[in-house]
Amino acid sequence: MGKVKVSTFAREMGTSDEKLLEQLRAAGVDKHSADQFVNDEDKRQLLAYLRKSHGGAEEEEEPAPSKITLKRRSSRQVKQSFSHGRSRTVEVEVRKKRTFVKRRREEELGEEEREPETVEAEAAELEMEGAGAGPAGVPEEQEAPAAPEEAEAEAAAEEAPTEEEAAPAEQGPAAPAEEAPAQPAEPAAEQPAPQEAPAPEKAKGKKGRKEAYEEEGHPKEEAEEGLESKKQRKKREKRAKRDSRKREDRRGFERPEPQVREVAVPGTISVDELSNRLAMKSAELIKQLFKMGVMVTKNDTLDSDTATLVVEELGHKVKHVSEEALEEEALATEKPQGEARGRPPVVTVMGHVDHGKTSLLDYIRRAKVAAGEAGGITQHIGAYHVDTDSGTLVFLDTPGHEAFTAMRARGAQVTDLVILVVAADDGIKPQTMEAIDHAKAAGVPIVVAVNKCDLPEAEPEKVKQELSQHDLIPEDWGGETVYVNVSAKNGDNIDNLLEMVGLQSEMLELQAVAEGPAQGIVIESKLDRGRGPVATILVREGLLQQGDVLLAGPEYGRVRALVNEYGENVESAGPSMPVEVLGLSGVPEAGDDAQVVTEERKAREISEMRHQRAKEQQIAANKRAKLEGMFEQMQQGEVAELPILLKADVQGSVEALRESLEKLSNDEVRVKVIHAQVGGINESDVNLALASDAIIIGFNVRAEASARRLIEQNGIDVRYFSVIYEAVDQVKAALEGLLEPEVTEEVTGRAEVRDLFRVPKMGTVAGCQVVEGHVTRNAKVRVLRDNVVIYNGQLDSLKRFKDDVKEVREGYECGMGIKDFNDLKLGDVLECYESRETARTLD
Ligand SMILES: Nc1nc2c(ncn2[C@@H]2O[C@H](COP(=O)(O)OP(=O)(O)OP(=O)(O)O)[C@@H](O)[C@H]2O)c(=O)[nH]1
Repeated sequence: MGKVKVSTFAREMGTSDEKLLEQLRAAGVDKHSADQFVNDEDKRQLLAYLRKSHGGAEEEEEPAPSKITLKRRSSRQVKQSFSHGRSRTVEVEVRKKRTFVKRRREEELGEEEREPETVEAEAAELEMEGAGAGPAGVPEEQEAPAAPEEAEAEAAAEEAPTEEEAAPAEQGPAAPAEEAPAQPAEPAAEQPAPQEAPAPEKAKGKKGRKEAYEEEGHPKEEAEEGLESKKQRKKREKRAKRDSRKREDRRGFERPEPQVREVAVPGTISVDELSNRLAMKSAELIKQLFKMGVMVTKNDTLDSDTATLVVEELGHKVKHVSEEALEEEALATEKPQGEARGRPPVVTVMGHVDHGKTSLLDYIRRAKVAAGEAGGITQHIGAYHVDTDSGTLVFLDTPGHEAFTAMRARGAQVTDLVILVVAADDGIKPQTMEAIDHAKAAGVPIVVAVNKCDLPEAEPEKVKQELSQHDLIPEDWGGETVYVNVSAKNGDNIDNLLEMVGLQSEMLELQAVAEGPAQGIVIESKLDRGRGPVATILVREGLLQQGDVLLAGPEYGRVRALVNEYGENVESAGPSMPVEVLGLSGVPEAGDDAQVVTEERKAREISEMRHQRAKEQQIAANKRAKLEGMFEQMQQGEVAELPILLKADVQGSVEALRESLEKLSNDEVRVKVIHAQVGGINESDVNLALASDAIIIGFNVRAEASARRLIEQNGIDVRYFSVIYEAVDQVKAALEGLLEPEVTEEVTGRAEVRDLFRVPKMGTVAGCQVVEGHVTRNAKVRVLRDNVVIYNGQLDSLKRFKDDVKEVREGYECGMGIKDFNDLKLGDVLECYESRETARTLD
């Protein structure tokens, strides 16, 4: 279709007019002047000639089978927008061109891949021809003279506005398309697009091309349509593909499968932790909670009910677990493994006050010093072991059943055997009975040491008799209980006692695995000024070694040193051995479990979890106490409560005070001792009092310096006493302040309504006669109609004739108005009364 001048065509091909004319002539196109025009047919002829002259171009004899691809042309329109703001709609006809170019050569290849090669190949042919026939220095830009698509593509790629402007419009093809020579890649008849656009377009850019196209007589729109470059098309197609992929992706994202998680919810959980478990942002969770009316922050703790509600609200499932279970799971792998072997028994000495428990323990200890243990027992670590003829025994150094019970209350039973000390001169006493009950409850066998047998008044047989009434039947009486008559004072028969204990424990067949990560129980702990936190651990199983990571209650740490009861550093401690552990992060409590953990990270995590739990439990307990109080108050009808935090010098005082104070409670006021303990008032006491609105009572104790500051800062009510009844009296006074004052009522007079007046601005005024007592201006008044109270209120006005008066006595007439009440009737009785409040006492 393109008709161009020879000179223009020569320029496009990068050759001289003469050379082109020569080639045209050689190809059989009769052209003699550079001003003559060449049409498509001429071009095709030239190309065929050139191919032939370069050999092997037979298959190119025929122009590209463009017709096949043209069919697709008309179908699509694409709106294209440019970065500079313009947009236009173009038809995707170019696609057909591409298809047709490829057809011939690379049928087995994919269309899109083939096309550039095809074009390049064709372009190369022309170039070769140009180079071969023309001057040696053909410029490089000429390499695509007859490859319009490539030229266009490049032009599009270089479509910078400056370039566009720089490209002179007159460089466009001047010749009409119909007479243009054959284009190897273009179907002359059916290709409206400017595929035959000559080489200069490359530099000219789209604008130039467009003008050129219009010059050729195409309507503007068509020109524009045809201007879409191959590269643009490619880009657009790519973009379309990408967009459709995106759309698919987005579709996938927009409609995710609703994922239902099973969320482990322990007793309490922090908002942050719950959001982690829900795999959502904490802000989102807080928002959800907010919607449910729960105002929390990230670090707040939710109870299990709230957590369950929110998890279910979010469409997930709740799995109630205790954190202990999670911990257990984490520690499940930390069990000592191996063959269980015999282990020494752990013995506790119990008995009534002054029956000789301490003396017995001391004697045994002394006996061991005498036996020549290196250095002797230099320190009290809560337990010690002794070697006897019948094996090693481990004694817990805290006599009495309190420690035993306290340990048991914490779920730690370390005692294997109990020595019950009974003074032969005193027999069974209340604490003897308690000791028996505790030992029985724990299922621990008892060996009875009948003590003080050195005393002349000793009656060991009587002790046997008394004890046998409590199921401790002596062996020589056919029972199973071993009795040994001893004297802790002079050591009589102590060896025999130890031997018996040894034999008895043999029968228990106590066993433990002595290798692997140790497990034990904290039996004592303290914060040592020089050594930091120190805990005595009684190893139950495994081997505790220096350098182990030990988790003890909420504390953990790498074991820096192990010290035995002789003050010696030891490398390790096996089953039933007590040993002091240095290196923990804090002081655990007696009765806490101790456990060697292989990974420090795990120990730290569990430690953090336990600390957090302890904190949460404390907070929850405080809150619960308050809530319960409120609930009870509601139930019991306005019960006032006085929370008290009690600290005293000795346990006896604690108990006595607690009891006396709690006894002050009655139906209306209640003393609630929220915490009672032996010791000075410390910061945590003050914090607890603060949280619970409690007053602090210090009995023979004072507040620590840091606690004093906190007390001052928060204005907490702290009272110090040294006499119990004074404390009780003061609390009683405080409670009396809390008692609702007693309200007594006195009827001062009655008046009968004899007449009624309507007074503007005042409402109804009753003309009355005082029939009983007197009425006063400020009196409270009840309206009685047929002896039924129909209104209870206040007098508004009291007049005699037209004057306001303060009081009207019996027999006199008066005018009475009642505040906010006008519905008076003749015959109503107005009962005036006064009410008095009297402070009440607890007596
Ligand atoms: N004669 C004699 N006196 C003894 C014997 N054992 C202990 N005592 C005395 O009994 C008194 C109380 O002995 P402790 O060992 O303190 O008794 P305890 O059971 O530990 O007492 P608490 O620690 O108060 O529970 C002391 O004065 C001892 O000297 C003994 O075998 N013979």
